[in-house]
Amino acid sequence: MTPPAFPARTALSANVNKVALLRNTRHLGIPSVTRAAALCLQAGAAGITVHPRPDARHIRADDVYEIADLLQAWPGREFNIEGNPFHNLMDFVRAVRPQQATFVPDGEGQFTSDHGWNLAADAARLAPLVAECHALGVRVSLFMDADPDAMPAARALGADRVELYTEPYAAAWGRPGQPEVLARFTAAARAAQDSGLGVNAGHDLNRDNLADFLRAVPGVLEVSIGHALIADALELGYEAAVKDYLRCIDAVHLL
Ligand SMILES: CC(=O)[C@@H](O)[C@H](O)COP(=O)(O)O
Ligand SMILES: NCC(=O)COP(=O)(O)O
Repeated sequence: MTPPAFPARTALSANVNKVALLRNTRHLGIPSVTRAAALCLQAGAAGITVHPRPDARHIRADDVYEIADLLQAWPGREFNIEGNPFHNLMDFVRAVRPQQATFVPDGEGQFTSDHGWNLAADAARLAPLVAECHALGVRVSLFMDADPDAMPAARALGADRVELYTEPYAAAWGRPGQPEVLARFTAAARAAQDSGLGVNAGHDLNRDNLADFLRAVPGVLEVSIGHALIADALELGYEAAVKDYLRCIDAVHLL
């Protein structure tokens, strides 16, 4: 299995969950989730990520379908739908066939995503769902902790990529333990690539910590960023915020 080519530039996928969270606090339809996605794409985002949780606390089914329609006008940009394939994710995959489905082992009422898959427990149940995504032409990424030893099993069940859960890195950033934590992510990424997996990354990445991560972790194909990016957009606007993140990525790749 030839490992995926290292990217000319890490793709930025803008996660618009938090626009939906604000929209849902009134029955006025504003701020528009689809307009946020369009403005992020216009600013240069390589794609859009949503996580339609079963309780619809933020992204709702209509948002998924509207963003899928929006992306028809943006050839080459990707739709990444995240969720638990044992809950509601597969319904969306079947309905809109996104470029990528990210399998996340969240519970239905979970506060936020806070761990990767336990493949010893779940690989047998995940494999047929990965195969179904492939039959629909959808790439599969597994949300994983930075554990090098887990990467062969991720590949063995058919995943195309892993998304490294980066909150532990974000929590360590700027603190004495940062190098040791980053080393674990570097090892996990290399183990994934050696297994033939592409590497994505996400959760709590921001303008401060992104470049250090990309410098230390080789060949990251995609970062999906939402909470901090939307917080920045509240201050700067979507265009300036997205372009700031693209500058962080380019600062690494254009060295
Ligand atoms: C899987 C992950 O880390 C995030 O993409 C997730 O979408 C965060 O969910 P909330 O936006 O609901 O915190
Ligand atoms: N997969 C990570 C994602 O889409 C957004 O995570 P966050 O930036 O909101 O923490």
